Amino acid sequence: MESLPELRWGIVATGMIASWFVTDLSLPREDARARHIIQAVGARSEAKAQSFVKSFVPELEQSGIACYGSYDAVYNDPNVDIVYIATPHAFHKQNCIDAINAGKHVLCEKPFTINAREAEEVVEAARQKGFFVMEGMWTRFFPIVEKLKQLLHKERVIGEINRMFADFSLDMPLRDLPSTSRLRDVALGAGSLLDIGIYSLTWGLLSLEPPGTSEKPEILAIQTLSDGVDISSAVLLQYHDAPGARQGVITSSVLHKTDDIFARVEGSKGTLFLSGSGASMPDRIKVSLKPLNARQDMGDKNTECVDIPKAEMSFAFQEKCGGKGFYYEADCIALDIAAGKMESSIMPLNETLRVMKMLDLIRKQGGAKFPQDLPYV
Ligand SMILES: NC(=O)C1=CN([C@@H]2O[C@H](COP(=O)(O)OP(=O)(O)OC[C@H]3O[C@@H](n4cnc5c(N)ncnc54)[C@H](OP(=O)(O)O)[C@@H]3O)[C@@H](O)[C@H]2O)C=CC1
Ligand SMILES: O=C1OC[C@@H](O)[C@H](O)[C@H]1O
Repeated sequence: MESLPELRWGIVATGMIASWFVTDLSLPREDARARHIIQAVGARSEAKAQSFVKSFVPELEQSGIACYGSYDAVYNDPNVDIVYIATPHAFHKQNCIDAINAGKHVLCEKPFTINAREAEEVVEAARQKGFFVMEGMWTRFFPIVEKLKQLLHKERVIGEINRMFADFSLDMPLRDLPSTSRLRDVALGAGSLLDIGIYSLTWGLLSLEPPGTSEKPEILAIQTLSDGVDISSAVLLQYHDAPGARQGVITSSVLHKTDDIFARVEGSKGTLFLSGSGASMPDRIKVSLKPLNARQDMGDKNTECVDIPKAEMSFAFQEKCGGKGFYYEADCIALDIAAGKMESSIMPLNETLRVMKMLDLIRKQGGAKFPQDLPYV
């Protein structure tokens, strides 16, 4: 029997997402494509690292898992292969560079950095030192994304794509959070766009850009700012050169929760709907086809609806093992590293840079600024 590739993870920071990540990686999975070991956890205090282990991976307490009171100790642990960075966005650049300089591969949470300039620094360090580095845009690794691309771009089930709408909004209780929260403090990267709008944008790119094309969207954006934080962002994407001159309407807000259906893609033959508990965790595709010869402008509702079976998107399995789906990206990374790759083909560094540049442009038009952007250009 072929043995699975193995990765020993060092976890940097013990906030919410780190808890989701280690929980997912520790789940028993019948069809796992890699073996993940949580080797070390680093927090700003050792007590915090220990309490994180106790709460989220208690089964590892007796296994010799290392609990450190600093992030540096994780980077320098010789038993760690890859560092998972789960600090607020503002620290991603330095955490990545420190981990790379200590000789580690890196998975860094989204957004990769605060702006494209910072992202370029990290990419340069990664390429110079020759380590695997990836932005944790985990949603792109859900099997449903492959299914989406197949339906839209290979089978062209809805015909020529004309428009798409995507929203990721969460009703965040900002007033109840301390001003030091990453969701409120601009110096930590607060704002809807980098936190959740990045997913809406991702769905726009995935559904409006057939793989292999090099059409680039024009971007028009507006943002609503409160104390410098973009509480809502709205972005128009226009692909002038694409057949059908595709358009995307990409939104995010911290004021309202998006409905179950977070995206819809409209084409000449019908509409495709994406849904899930949020745009980061898609779990359903539904296609509604226009019947031939129907007069929809006359209220003809006789459309054919196709629910894509969950089994075709590996969700049958996910339903069985539970978890949120971080193992999809983690398995891919383990396979890439075992194959000697320095980048993911699903979330390559050039795509991270392209997205970061788009986010910069959106903020330039919309007005959201971070101290890290200085000097403003
Ligand atoms: N992929 C996904 O679905 C999600 C991704 N994220 C991303 O993960 C990152 C972290 O988000 P989240 O876990 O929600 O954030 P939390 O605020 O819950 O946790 C952040 C952690 O970073 C560490 N930290 C270090 N310095 C600071 C500081 N000055 N202020 C606050 N925390 C600090 C702390 O850990 P310690 O004290 O242990 O050092 C803290 O627990 C963000 O970049 C976010 O975009 C977030 C949620 C979902
Ligand atoms: O990435 C994310 O997705 C889920 C949200 O709860 C979170 O704020 C965000 O960082």
